[in-house]
Amino acid sequence: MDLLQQARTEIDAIDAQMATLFERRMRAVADVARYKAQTGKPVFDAVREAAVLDKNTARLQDEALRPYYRTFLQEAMAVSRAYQRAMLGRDTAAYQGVQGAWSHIALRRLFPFSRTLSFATWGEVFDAVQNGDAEFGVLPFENSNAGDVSTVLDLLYTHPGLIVARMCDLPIRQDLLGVPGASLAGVRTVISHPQALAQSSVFLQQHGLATQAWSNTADAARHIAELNDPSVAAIASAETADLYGLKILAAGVNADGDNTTRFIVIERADEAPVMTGEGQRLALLFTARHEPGQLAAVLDQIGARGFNMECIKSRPLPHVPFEYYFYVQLVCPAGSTRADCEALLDTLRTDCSTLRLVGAFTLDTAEK
Ligand SMILES: O=C(O)C(=O)C[C@]1(C(=O)O)C=C[C@@H](O)C=C1
Repeated sequence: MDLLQQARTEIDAIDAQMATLFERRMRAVADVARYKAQTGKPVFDAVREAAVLDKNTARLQDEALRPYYRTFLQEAMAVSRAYQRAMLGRDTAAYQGVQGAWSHIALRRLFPFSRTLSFATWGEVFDAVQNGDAEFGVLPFENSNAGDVSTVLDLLYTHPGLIVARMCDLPIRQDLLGVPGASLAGVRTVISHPQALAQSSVFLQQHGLATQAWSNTADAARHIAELNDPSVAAIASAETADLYGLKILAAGVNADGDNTTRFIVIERADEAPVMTGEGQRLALLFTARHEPGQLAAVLDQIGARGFNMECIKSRPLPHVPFEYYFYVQLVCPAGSTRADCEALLDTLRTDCSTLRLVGAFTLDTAEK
């Protein structure tokens, strides 16, 4: 038996044991879900997860394997949460747009097992989460090229009952899609959302292609599938090609290869976000008095306590002309604990007129 065969035999034996252990773990998880159904406790427990990760990674003798095992455990707990949510009927996730749109793609990667609800506007997604029709809402928050999605930030500000549960970055790759039998050489017209057309302008000019603006990329893909004309193509995601039976005529036609959209997951705030420190981001919304140095005092405190401010956004206060609110996102320093986070918030409360902790979460990537 060569080395590959030998190693695979060993892996097969381990996988067989892990399958048994997986079933055992999930039976215990089902008991937890039943307990949570009776008590109404939330499925996600940040403090317990941090403890599980720390306790178990410390058990590994090979230190180099610890970060990998950490990810492995995180995945195991994500699966456990999805299973519990399905058992409890608390697994509906809402998004704005149509199937195959980027919000839908982000949602499927974040919640591969959930039921989905689509809405025409971002506001309706917020309302669905607020009134309990959906457990989660997945919304675009910022794009690396186009900047903030200010409307979503304002909705966050005006929905104090909701918090950011997760944040994740999704790289955006636009493909040229055609009907079966089409080829790039035969395409004359390309339809898509104006932003996708603009991002792909170099490619479109190189190939001398005419363009037509469409309401969104996924619907452009649906439309060309219906038209079934090999001379008409769409620019949209590869996922949309699968959805409408199209083929990719050219991959990655958007010039800006680093185009990434940051999505937030919102949920109802049954409890305040749970801060655990190191490894987390804190998202704060605040207003400061119109006095010299007031904003600087807030920012000074953040820096002095070792929290790295990775972004600050300022927006007009709804219904108060020429007054502003701020959104800051902080990276908790290495070694920091819940107590450090609480001490920071206590200090900031004295400098801010209003302060709301809108999220304490980890930043994921939604890459496949
Ligand atoms: O211990 C719990 O409360 C669980 O729901 C179990 C579990 C796990 O799989 O270990 C899953 C979700 C929670 O966020 C924490 C831990």
